[in-house]
Amino acid sequence: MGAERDAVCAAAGPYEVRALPGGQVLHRTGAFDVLAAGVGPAAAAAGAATALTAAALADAPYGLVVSAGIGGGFAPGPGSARPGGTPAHAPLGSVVVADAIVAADLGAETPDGFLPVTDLGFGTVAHRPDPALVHAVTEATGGASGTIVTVSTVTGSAARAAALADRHPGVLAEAMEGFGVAEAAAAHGVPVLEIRTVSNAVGPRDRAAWRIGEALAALTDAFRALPAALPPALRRTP
Ligand SMILES: O=C(O)c1cccc(C(=O)CC[C@H]2O[C@@H](n3cnc4c(=O)[nH]cnc43)[C@H](O)[C@@H]2O)c1
Repeated sequence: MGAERDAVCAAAGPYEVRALPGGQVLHRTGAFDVLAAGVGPAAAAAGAATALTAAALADAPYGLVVSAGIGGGFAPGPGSARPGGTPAHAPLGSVVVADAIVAADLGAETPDGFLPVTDLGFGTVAHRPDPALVHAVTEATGGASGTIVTVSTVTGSAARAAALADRHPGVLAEAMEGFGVAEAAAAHGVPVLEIRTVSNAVGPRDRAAWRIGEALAALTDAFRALPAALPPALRRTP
């Protein structure tokens, strides 16, 4: 988490540190603010909601929330075809911009398989960022756009990776915070994006193959490119 915060801050110029209730720290930067909110959807939602509320109460509401960090990339395989037929693939070091931010394990296990809470008649399992914003940021960062699933348990088997790819056609990446951040942003009526740079392949654990340094460097590059991709109303002049 600290490494991801530093990778994003490296693109933002000088910043000062502000403590928020709950021990979170908000780095107020030139181009954007950076919040290191913790691991998992609950910590991410709590941190993002706190920062959004603090800003709104200070009459300085945010115009955009971006959930970002490293993540797992899906490899092409059976069931991973994107709508339109292109195989879904997010190689190590690549950038993924979410066109859908999906809670992949929010639901119920039944004898017939997993059911999302929406099939049970309540809740939300997906947020869809503004397509024009997704397109602009994908182009500017040289990334790919697709579904990013949010999980509470990192996928560690080929079977689970295949099940996720089957259930979410067009999935490109997996991480643990996006849906929590998107829920907080939605509660505040603020647009949301999720940007992940790929540090590992989703599937069986293979620590020797992780490329965390490469993914962190790609995260810095993505945030250097981000401000110019935003419409003027969403850009902050330092
Ligand atoms: O111990 C493992 O096998 C393992 C494999 C991948 C990631 C982890 C983490 O604990 C990372 C948590 C952190 O990083 C993001 N992240 C990075 N890769 C993935 C992934 O493949 N699946 C889900 N999350 C990932 C995540 O957003 C967390 O912030 C451990």
